[in-house]
Amino acid sequence: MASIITVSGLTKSYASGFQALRGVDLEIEEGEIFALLGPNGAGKTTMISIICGNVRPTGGSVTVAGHDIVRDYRGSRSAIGLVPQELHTDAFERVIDTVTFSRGLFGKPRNDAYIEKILRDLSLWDKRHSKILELSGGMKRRVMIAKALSHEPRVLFLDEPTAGVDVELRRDMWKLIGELRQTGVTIILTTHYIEEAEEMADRVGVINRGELVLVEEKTALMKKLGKKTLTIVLAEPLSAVPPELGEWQVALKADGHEIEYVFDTQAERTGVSSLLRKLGDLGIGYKDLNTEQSSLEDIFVSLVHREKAA
Ligand SMILES: Nc1ncnc2c1ncn2[C@@H]1O[C@H](COP(=O)(O)OP(=O)(O)OP(=O)(O)O)[C@@H](O)[C@H]1O
Repeated sequence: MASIITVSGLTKSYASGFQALRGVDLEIEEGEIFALLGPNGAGKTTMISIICGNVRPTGGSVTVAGHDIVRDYRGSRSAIGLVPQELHTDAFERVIDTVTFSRGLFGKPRNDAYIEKILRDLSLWDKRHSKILELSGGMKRRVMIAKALSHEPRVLFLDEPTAGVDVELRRDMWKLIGELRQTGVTIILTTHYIEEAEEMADRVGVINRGELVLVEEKTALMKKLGKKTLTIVLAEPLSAVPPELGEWQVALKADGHEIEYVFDTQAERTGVSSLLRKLGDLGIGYKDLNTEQSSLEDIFVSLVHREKAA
């Protein structure tokens, strides 16, 4: 697939001398959902702000839809819709007016049919004449997305799209973002909720202390770095782990009814078959076996930890 954003050797030092980005290279493919993860202060907002032209880079280059963000700011900016974390819009304005006005800011000719389409897509059409202050928090977020889409951008940035919203609304947003992707728009989101990246992203980038420490397809990442947990449901409960199972470091769970064994899926020998053989030798019967893949969250935590240790 073709790249829509190319980031090369991007660096940023703030006036304080703090180096927020240390040579980031990244290609974003057209049509994908890319999740940028990182602990607080990692440089996510700095990177997005540079790509959107709100912060000047110190070094390196970025192009958006073929436009250099510094030399051709207008060209690159018009390809981008940005949904900031804070909801700032005039509370007394009506939904349809604020969205129509946003389009005008980009110098795009009026297009009522298009505005109607995005308002309908975002389930805002019935609320088009409501004042922003009359809307629920979830609806306000939708208005911010409608504003960001008003000038028909090819890339949509969502900065922490579900920060501080309840679980139901978060699921709604995920569904909505999934639907937006069907329209062909490329989506880049930053998030603290790893579950969000796990649920939606095609690819994941992890940024830590100004460096992009990993970019990978989500499914490949989970396979590659993931651990699996094998749960063995015992025929009879055990009161303690038999010493003969010491080398597998298993844990007893569910009041002694289950043995849990964590293994590395990439290891040459996972230890699963030898463990099962050993159970047979010891006369420990089992009724069921199941395995569970570790979550992206486990992977992320161990990755950032490893970086810290290094
Ligand atoms: N204007 C500024 N002047 C000096 N330092 C800054 C400035 N803006 C950001 N920083 C620093 O740069 C680092 C990266 O900040 P940034 O906001 O990009 O992180 P982030 O990954 O978005 O974090 P968060 O998840 O907390 O939003 C932080 O250490 C921050 O304190």
